[in-house]
Amino acid sequence: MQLEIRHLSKTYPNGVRALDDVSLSIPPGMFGLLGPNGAGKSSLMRTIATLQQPDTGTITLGDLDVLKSADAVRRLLGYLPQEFGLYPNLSAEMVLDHFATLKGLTESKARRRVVDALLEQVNLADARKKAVGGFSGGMKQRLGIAIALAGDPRLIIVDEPTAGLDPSERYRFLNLLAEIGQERIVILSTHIVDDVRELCPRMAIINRGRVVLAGEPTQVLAGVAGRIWRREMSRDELEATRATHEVISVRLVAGRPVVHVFADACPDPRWVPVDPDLEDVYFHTLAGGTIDGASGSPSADAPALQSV
Ligand SMILES: Nc1ncnc2c1ncn2[C@@H]1O[C@H](COP(=O)(O)OP(=O)(O)OP(=O)(O)O)[C@@H](O)[C@H]1O
Repeated sequence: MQLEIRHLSKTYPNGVRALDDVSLSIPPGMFGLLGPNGAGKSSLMRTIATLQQPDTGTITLGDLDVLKSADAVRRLLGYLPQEFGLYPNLSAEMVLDHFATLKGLTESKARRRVVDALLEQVNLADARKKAVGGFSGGMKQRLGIAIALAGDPRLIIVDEPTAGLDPSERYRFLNLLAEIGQERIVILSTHIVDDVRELCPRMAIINRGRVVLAGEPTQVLAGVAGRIWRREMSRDELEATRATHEVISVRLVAGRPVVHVFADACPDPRWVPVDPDLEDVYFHTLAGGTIDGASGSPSADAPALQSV
Protein backbone atom coordinates (compact mmCIF):
# COMPACT_ATOMS: atom_id res chain seq x y z
CA MET A 1 0.00 0.00 0.00
CA GLN A 2 1.41 3.36 -1.07
CA LEU A 3 0.30 6.94 -0.37
CA GLU A 4 0.10 9.04 -3.54
CA ILE A 5 -0.30 12.80 -3.28
CA ARG A 6 -0.93 14.62 -6.57
CA HIS A 7 -1.01 18.36 -7.27
CA LEU A 8 -2.30 19.35 -3.84
CA SER A 9 -2.89 23.08 -3.30
CA LYS A 10 -4.43 25.01 -0.43
CA THR A 11 -4.88 28.74 0.11
CA TYR A 12 -6.33 29.79 3.49
CA PRO A 13 -9.03 32.48 3.62
CA ASN A 14 -6.37 35.01 4.77
CA GLY A 15 -4.61 34.54 1.40
CA VAL A 16 -1.69 32.37 2.64
CA ARG A 17 -0.89 29.72 0.03
CA ALA A 18 0.15 26.93 2.41
CA LEU A 19 0.36 24.16 -0.22
CA ASP A 20 1.37 24.86 -3.80
CA ASP A 21 1.05 21.94 -6.22
CA VAL A 22 2.47 19.30 -3.84
CA SER A 23 3.05 15.82 -5.31
CA LEU A 24 4.72 12.98 -3.40
CA SER A 25 4.81 9.16 -3.51
CA ILE A 26 5.23 7.61 -0.08
CA PRO A 27 5.86 3.84 0.20
CA PRO A 28 5.80 1.78 3.43
CA GLY A 29 8.59 2.63 5.88
CA MET A 30 9.73 5.88 7.47
CA PHE A 31 9.32 8.98 5.36
CA GLY A 32 10.85 12.26 6.56
CA LEU A 33 9.14 15.52 5.66
CA LEU A 34 11.54 18.33 6.45
CA GLY A 35 10.87 22.04 6.33
CA PRO A 36 11.26 25.25 8.30
CA ASN A 37 8.48 26.77 10.42
CA GLY A 38 5.57 27.84 8.25
CA ALA A 39 6.64 25.65 5.31
CA GLY A 40 3.27 23.91 5.11
CA LYS A 41 4.07 20.62 6.86
CA SER A 42 1.16 20.70 9.29
CA SER A 43 -1.21 21.78 6.50
CA LEU A 44 -0.14 18.75 4.50
CA MET A 45 -0.37 16.41 7.52
CA ARG A 46 -3.85 17.66 8.43
CA THR A 47 -4.99 17.20 4.84
CA ILE A 48 -3.72 13.61 4.69
CA ALA A 49 -5.34 12.99 8.09
CA THR A 50 -8.70 14.11 6.57
CA LEU A 51 -8.97 17.05 8.98
CA GLN A 52 -9.09 19.64 6.21
CA GLN A 53 -9.79 19.69 2.50
CA PRO A 54 -7.40 21.06 -0.13
CA ASP A 55 -8.59 23.43 -2.87
CA THR A 56 -7.32 21.10 -5.59
CA GLY A 57 -5.45 17.82 -5.91
CA THR A 58 -5.88 14.16 -4.98
CA ILE A 59 -4.60 11.76 -2.32
CA THR A 60 -4.89 7.99 -2.56
CA LEU A 61 -3.90 5.31 -0.04
CA GLY A 62 -3.73 2.08 -2.00
CA ASP A 63 -7.12 1.99 -3.77
CA LEU A 64 -8.72 4.43 -1.33
CA ASP A 65 -9.55 8.01 -2.32
CA VAL A 66 -8.48 9.75 0.91
CA LEU A 67 -10.37 12.99 0.29
CA LYS A 68 -13.65 11.23 -0.44
CA SER A 69 -13.53 8.40 2.11
CA ALA A 70 -12.65 10.10 5.39
CA ASP A 71 -14.26 7.42 7.59
CA ALA A 72 -12.45 4.55 5.91
CA VAL A 73 -9.13 6.44 6.05
CA ARG A 74 -9.55 7.21 9.75
CA ARG A 75 -9.83 3.49 10.45
CA LEU A 76 -6.41 3.02 8.84
CA LEU A 77 -4.82 6.10 10.34
CA GLY A 78 -2.89 6.95 13.49
CA TYR A 79 -2.17 10.66 13.91
CA LEU A 80 0.07 12.28 16.49
CA PRO A 81 -0.49 16.02 16.06
CA GLN A 82 1.99 18.71 17.06
CA GLU A 83 -0.05 19.50 20.15
CA PHE A 84 -2.62 17.34 21.85
CA GLY A 85 -4.43 17.72 25.13
CA LEU A 86 -4.96 14.94 27.67
CA TYR A 87 -7.13 15.07 30.76
CA PRO A 88 -4.38 15.54 33.38
CA ASN A 89 -6.10 13.55 36.13
CA LEU A 90 -6.56 10.38 34.09
CA SER A 91 -3.96 7.61 34.23
CA ALA A 92 -2.07 6.49 31.11
CA GLU A 93 -4.05 3.25 31.19
CA MET A 94 -7.41 5.06 31.33
CA VAL A 95 -6.45 7.42 28.49
CA LEU A 96 -5.35 4.56 26.28
CA ASP A 97 -8.41 2.50 27.13
CA HIS A 98 -10.61 5.43 26.11
CA PHE A 99 -8.90 5.89 22.74
CA ALA A 100 -8.89 2.15 22.07
CA THR A 101 -12.67 2.18 22.59
CA LEU A 102 -13.00 5.06 20.13
CA LYS A 103 -10.99 3.04 17.62
CA GLY A 104 -13.63 0.32 17.75
CA LEU A 105 -12.16 -2.05 20.35
CA THR A 106 -15.45 -2.50 22.20
CA GLU A 107 -14.83 -5.93 23.72
CA SER A 108 -13.25 -5.27 27.12
CA LYS A 109 -10.91 -8.29 27.39
CA ALA A 110 -9.50 -7.76 23.89
CA ARG A 111 -9.12 -4.03 24.62
CA ARG A 112 -7.23 -4.72 27.86
CA ARG A 113 -4.81 -6.98 25.95
CA VAL A 114 -4.22 -4.23 23.37
CA VAL A 115 -3.75 -1.55 26.04
CA ASP A 116 -1.28 -3.76 27.95
CA ALA A 117 0.69 -4.51 24.79
CA LEU A 118 0.81 -0.84 23.78
CA LEU A 119 1.96 0.31 27.24
CA GLU A 120 4.67 -2.32 27.07
CA GLN A 121 5.70 -1.29 23.54
CA VAL A 122 6.12 2.39 24.42
CA ASN A 123 7.81 1.56 27.72
CA LEU A 124 5.11 3.03 29.95
CA ALA A 125 3.96 -0.16 31.64
CA ASP A 126 5.48 0.94 34.96
CA ALA A 127 3.73 4.32 34.73
CA ARG A 128 0.33 2.92 33.74
CA LYS A 129 -1.41 4.05 36.94
CA LYS A 130 0.18 7.51 37.04
CA ALA A 131 -1.84 10.62 36.15
CA VAL A 132 -0.69 11.90 32.75
CA GLY A 133 -0.63 15.47 34.10
CA GLY A 134 2.63 14.53 35.83
CA PHE A 135 4.25 13.01 32.74
CA SER A 136 7.46 14.43 31.23
CA GLY A 137 7.45 15.64 27.60
CA GLY A 138 8.95 12.37 26.42
CA MET A 139 6.44 10.26 28.33
CA LYS A 140 3.58 12.30 26.84
CA GLN A 141 4.94 11.79 23.32
CA ARG A 142 5.27 8.05 23.92
CA LEU A 143 1.72 7.92 25.19
CA GLY A 144 0.72 9.89 22.07
CA ILE A 145 2.32 7.24 19.89
CA ALA A 146 0.53 4.49 21.83
CA ILE A 147 -2.76 6.33 21.16
CA ALA A 148 -1.86 6.65 17.46
CA LEU A 149 -1.10 2.90 17.36
CA ALA A 150 -4.42 1.81 18.89
CA GLY A 151 -6.45 0.09 16.18
CA ASP A 152 -3.27 -1.11 14.39
CA PRO A 153 -3.17 1.62 11.70
CA ARG A 154 -1.47 1.20 8.32
CA LEU A 155 -0.61 4.89 8.05
CA ILE A 156 0.91 6.88 10.90
CA ILE A 157 1.52 10.61 10.86
CA VAL A 158 3.69 12.24 13.50
CA ASP A 159 4.02 16.01 13.43
CA GLU A 160 7.18 17.49 15.01
CA PRO A 161 7.35 14.87 17.77
CA THR A 162 10.86 15.44 19.12
CA ALA A 163 10.81 19.22 19.62
CA GLY A 164 11.57 19.90 23.27
CA LEU A 165 12.67 16.35 24.17
CA ASP A 166 15.97 15.87 25.95
CA PRO A 167 18.59 13.78 24.05
CA SER A 168 17.87 10.47 25.78
CA GLU A 169 14.08 10.80 25.40
CA ARG A 170 14.55 11.84 21.78
CA TYR A 171 16.71 8.77 21.11
CA ARG A 172 14.15 6.54 22.82
CA PHE A 173 11.32 8.08 20.79
CA LEU A 174 13.16 7.75 17.46
CA ASN A 175 13.91 4.11 18.25
CA LEU A 176 10.24 3.52 18.84
CA LEU A 177 9.36 5.12 15.51
CA ALA A 178 11.97 3.04 13.69
CA GLU A 179 10.39 -0.12 15.13
CA ILE A 180 6.88 1.00 14.16
CA GLY A 181 8.00 2.04 10.67
CA GLN A 182 9.04 -1.44 9.68
CA GLU A 183 5.66 -2.55 8.41
CA ARG A 184 3.61 0.64 7.96
CA ILE A 185 3.79 4.01 6.24
CA VAL A 186 5.09 6.44 8.86
CA ILE A 187 5.36 10.12 7.92
CA LEU A 188 7.59 12.09 10.25
CA SER A 189 7.16 15.82 9.83
CA THR A 190 9.97 17.81 11.41
CA HIS A 191 12.31 20.76 11.14
CA ILE A 192 15.07 18.73 12.83
CA VAL A 193 17.42 17.46 10.13
CA ASP A 194 19.01 14.84 12.40
CA ASP A 195 15.63 13.13 12.98
CA VAL A 196 15.41 12.43 9.26
CA ARG A 197 19.09 11.52 8.87
CA GLU A 198 18.89 8.95 11.65
CA LEU A 199 15.59 7.36 10.69
CA CYS A 200 14.28 7.82 7.19
CA PRO A 201 15.24 5.92 4.04
CA ARG A 202 13.13 8.40 2.06
CA MET A 203 12.59 12.11 2.48
CA ALA A 204 11.31 15.35 1.03
CA ILE A 205 11.98 18.98 1.80
CA ILE A 206 9.07 21.39 1.70
CA ASN A 207 9.43 25.17 1.69
CA ARG A 208 6.78 27.84 1.19
CA GLY A 209 4.23 25.19 0.33
CA ARG A 210 6.33 23.56 -2.41
CA VAL A 211 8.24 20.28 -2.51
CA VAL A 212 11.74 21.56 -3.24
CA LEU A 213 13.47 18.19 -3.00
CA ALA A 214 12.44 14.53 -2.82
CA GLY A 215 14.67 11.48 -2.74
CA GLU A 216 16.73 9.15 -0.58
CA PRO A 217 19.18 10.76 1.87
CA THR A 218 22.11 8.78 0.41
CA GLN A 219 21.19 9.86 -3.11
CA VAL A 220 20.73 13.54 -2.24
CA LEU A 221 24.02 13.53 -0.32
CA ALA A 222 25.75 12.12 -3.39
CA GLY A 223 24.18 14.97 -5.37
CA VAL A 224 26.25 17.59 -3.53
CA ALA A 225 29.40 15.50 -2.99
CA GLY A 226 32.64 17.35 -3.76
CA ARG A 227 30.98 20.76 -3.62
CA ILE A 228 30.86 21.51 0.11
CA TRP A 229 33.85 23.35 1.58
CA ARG A 230 34.68 24.27 5.16
CA ARG A 231 36.73 27.01 6.78
CA GLU A 232 37.08 28.41 10.27
CA MET A 233 37.15 32.20 10.23
CA SER A 234 36.57 35.38 12.22
CA ARG A 235 33.15 37.03 12.41
CA ASP A 236 34.37 39.91 10.18
CA GLU A 237 35.52 37.46 7.52
CA LEU A 238 32.16 35.73 7.73
CA GLU A 239 30.34 38.88 6.62
CA ALA A 240 32.68 39.28 3.65
CA THR A 241 32.30 35.60 2.77
CA ARG A 242 28.51 35.91 2.74
CA ALA A 243 28.78 38.59 0.08
CA THR A 244 30.90 36.47 -2.26
CA HIS A 245 29.99 32.84 -1.59
CA GLU A 246 26.93 30.64 -1.08
CA VAL A 247 27.24 30.19 2.68
CA ILE A 248 25.02 27.25 3.57
CA SER A 249 25.70 26.87 7.26
CA VAL A 250 27.59 28.41 10.11
CA ARG A 251 28.35 26.65 13.36
CA LEU A 252 30.24 27.91 16.33
CA VAL A 253 33.10 25.76 17.55
CA ALA A 254 34.63 27.15 20.74
CA GLY A 255 33.10 30.52 19.86
CA ARG A 256 34.56 30.77 16.33
CA PRO A 257 32.44 30.43 13.19
CA VAL A 258 33.01 27.28 11.15
CA VAL A 259 31.51 27.96 7.76
CA HIS A 260 30.28 25.62 5.03
CA VAL A 261 29.93 26.98 1.49
CA PHE A 262 28.60 25.39 -1.68
CA ALA A 263 30.91 25.79 -4.69
CA ASP A 264 31.75 23.70 -7.76
CA ALA A 265 35.49 24.17 -7.10
CA CYS A 266 37.59 24.95 -4.03
CA PRO A 267 37.16 28.72 -3.44
CA ASP A 268 40.83 29.10 -2.37
CA PRO A 269 43.45 27.00 -0.56
CA ARG A 270 42.19 27.99 2.90
CA TRP A 271 39.03 25.94 2.35
CA VAL A 272 38.97 22.17 2.89
CA PRO A 273 36.53 19.73 1.27
CA VAL A 274 34.02 18.07 3.61
CA ASP A 275 31.77 15.06 3.30
CA PRO A 276 28.34 16.65 3.01
CA ASP A 277 25.75 15.99 5.67
CA LEU A 278 21.99 16.30 5.35
CA GLU A 279 22.06 19.74 6.91
CA ASP A 280 24.23 20.95 3.99
CA VAL A 281 21.64 19.57 1.57
CA TYR A 282 18.81 21.15 3.56
CA PHE A 283 20.22 24.67 3.66
CA HIS A 284 21.48 24.52 0.08
CA THR A 285 18.00 23.47 -1.06
CA LEU A 286 16.23 26.12 1.02
CA ALA A 287 18.52 28.71 -0.54
CA GLY A 288 17.17 27.74 -3.96
CA GLY A 289 19.96 25.32 -4.95
CA THR A 290 19.32 22.14 -6.90
CA ILE A 291 20.66 18.67 -6.13
CA ASP A 292 21.89 16.35 -8.90
CA GLY A 293 19.71 13.26 -9.23
CA ALA A 294 16.89 14.40 -6.89
CA SER A 295 13.40 15.54 -7.82
CA GLY A 296 11.54 18.67 -6.68
CA SER A 297 11.36 22.26 -7.80
CA PRO A 298 13.84 24.72 -6.32
CA SER A 299 12.56 27.54 -4.10
CA ALA A 300 12.01 30.59 -6.27
CA ASP A 301 12.74 33.05 -3.50
CA ALA A 302 15.29 31.92 -0.98
CA PRO A 303 14.74 32.45 2.74
CA ALA A 304 17.46 33.85 4.96
CA LEU A 305 20.19 31.32 5.58
CA GLN A 306 20.87 29.88 8.98
CA SER A 307 23.16 32.10 10.96
CA VAL A 308 24.85 31.90 14.30
N1 LIG B 1 -5.83 27.81 9.66
C1 LIG B 1 -4.99 28.66 9.07
N2 LIG B 1 -5.43 29.86 8.62
C2 LIG B 1 -4.59 30.72 8.02
N3 LIG B 1 -3.27 30.50 7.82
C3 LIG B 1 -2.78 29.33 8.25
C4 LIG B 1 -3.60 28.35 8.90
N4 LIG B 1 -2.83 27.29 9.22
C5 LIG B 1 -1.59 27.59 8.80
N5 LIG B 1 -1.56 28.80 8.21
C6 LIG B 1 -0.40 29.44 7.56
O1 LIG B 1 -0.01 28.57 6.50
C7 LIG B 1 1.42 28.50 6.42
C8 LIG B 1 1.86 27.06 6.61
O2 LIG B 1 1.59 26.69 7.97
P1 LIG B 1 1.81 25.22 8.53
O3 LIG B 1 1.39 25.22 9.97
O4 LIG B 1 1.20 24.25 7.60
O5 LIG B 1 3.41 25.10 8.43
P2 LIG B 1 4.43 24.17 9.21
O6 LIG B 1 5.49 23.80 8.22
O7 LIG B 1 3.71 23.08 9.87
O8 LIG B 1 5.04 25.16 10.28
P3 LIG B 1 5.19 24.99 11.87
O9 LIG B 1 6.30 24.04 12.04
O10 LIG B 1 5.53 26.39 12.29
O11 LIG B 1 3.86 24.52 12.38
C9 LIG B 1 1.96 29.44 7.48
O12 LIG B 1 2.20 30.68 6.86
C10 LIG B 1 0.81 29.55 8.48
O13 LIG B 1 0.83 30.80 9.15
